[in-house]
Amino acid sequence: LLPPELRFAATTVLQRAFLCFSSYCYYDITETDGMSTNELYHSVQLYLSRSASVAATHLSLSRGLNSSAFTFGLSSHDRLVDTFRGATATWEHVVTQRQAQTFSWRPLPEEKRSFTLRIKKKDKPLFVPAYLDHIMDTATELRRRSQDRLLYTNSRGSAGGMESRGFPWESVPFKHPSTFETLAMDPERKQLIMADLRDFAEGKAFYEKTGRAWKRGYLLYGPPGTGKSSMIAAMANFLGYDVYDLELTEVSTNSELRKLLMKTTSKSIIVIEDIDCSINLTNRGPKKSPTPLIDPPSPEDPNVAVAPAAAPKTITLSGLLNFTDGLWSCCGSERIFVFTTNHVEKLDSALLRSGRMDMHILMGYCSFPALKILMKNYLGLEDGELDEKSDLWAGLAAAIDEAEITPADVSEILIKNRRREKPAAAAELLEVLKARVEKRRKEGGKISSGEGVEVEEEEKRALDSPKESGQDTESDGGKEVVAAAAAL
Ligand SMILES: Nc1ncnc2c1ncn2[C@@H]1O[C@H](COP(=O)(O)OP(=O)(O)OP(=O)(O)O)[C@@H](O)[C@H]1O
Ligand SMILES: [Mg+2]
Repeated sequence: LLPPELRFAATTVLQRAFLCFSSYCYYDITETDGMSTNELYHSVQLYLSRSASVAATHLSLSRGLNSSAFTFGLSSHDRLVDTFRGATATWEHVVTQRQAQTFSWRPLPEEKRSFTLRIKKKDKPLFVPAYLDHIMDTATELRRRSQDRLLYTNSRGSAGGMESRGFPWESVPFKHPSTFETLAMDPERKQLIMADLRDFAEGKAFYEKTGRAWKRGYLLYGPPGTGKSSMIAAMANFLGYDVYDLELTEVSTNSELRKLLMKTTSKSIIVIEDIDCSINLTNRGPKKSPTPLIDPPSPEDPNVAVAPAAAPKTITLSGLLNFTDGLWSCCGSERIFVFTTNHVEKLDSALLRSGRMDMHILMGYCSFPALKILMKNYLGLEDGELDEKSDLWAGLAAAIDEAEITPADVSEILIKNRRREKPAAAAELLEVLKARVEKRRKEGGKISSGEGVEVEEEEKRALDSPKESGQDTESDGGKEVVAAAAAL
């Protein structure tokens, strides 16, 4: 019955009175903040989409470009209840039609959208800003996880590219299918590595408390074809990190190395494969005598066109050490360094010390538990499917260790036989293993890898020595490795 202007005033007064006496307070988070986009609105949307899929009845669905995940959203006036540190927050999504625009520099959307957060007044100190920070962090994580991950590499002459394009890494989508489930190695060691990775990823507070840079180094060592590269892919898939595959031979100076490091992002794995082949690992004093990474071409050699202005390649061990555990290594955070090598005894102990390579992981020849995983992957052989009391089973268990065969070679045999009946395929594998054992015995202690590379028994034992202690080694300044090298 009231005229419109009085009605408006009366509503406002009533609303204010209601808010004064109410035990709740309300926050509006609008989609746009003046002319600019409100980042918080989108973060809330993403954050709520996590729980919206279970709690709400009316949902809107979307899928972003380059994304492999669907996102759920709340429809208009739908409500959702969330809890934070024991207190309750109620969210409502409010969509209203915008009044017809007369003139605007920038056309606005037809709908005005916002989220309203309702919390108890007494909970205010608990929620603001901790809850909002929590929402922002969770949304960033969800955004990262829903996007496809990337594999980066530094290309030849990246120094030039670095100056001109500003980014020294080239990327492709990272789609390696290796996971910890498919990786053939002893389950206990696998669990140990997974727990270590999980601890690292969840350890922000721990690293801050202890004053350490939030990074961790792993050294994967062992003969070719034992799953070092597969392990890196499994780590990346497990943590959802991007991978930077650093090709050291393409980097010519320490400062270029530093620039590459600066351009990596958080939540990434920086990989240097075959570290012993990439750099002169004995020279730590670059200032006195920088050792060229690659010998300069001889002017007498008629096959080589010598560029007169060719700069000396001066990436040094010292540069690499600083890269992994110097002041620069902590620009950005939550990064994992992984080094691989076939010859751990060649590595400098400074490179192996804790802080640079915190965990040394031996990727060894195929063990029986690893063989079971491979048979499951390639033949679909489930636990208990083959009679564990049969001669075939006992034969495989007995022959696999003595055969000293890499998982890559076992995979190859299984691939060839995968269309046969499972017991027939396993029997064929046993035949190959027996033949291999026989050959090894005849050759008197020489082992040969799948690629025909002969490795002396002594050297092999040195490579395997940490295994004899029964576990992977948390680095103790690389002592066990140095001891192995000394034994050689
Ligand atoms: N432990 C393993 N688990 C599952 N598959 C494996 C394993 N080891 C090797 N393979 C198979 O063998 C192939 C070669 O493995 P990978 O490239 O990981 O070996 P590597 O140790 O990195 O060898 P290199 O030292 O020559 O680089 C892979 O395609 C993978 O399918
Ligand atoms: Mg490899």
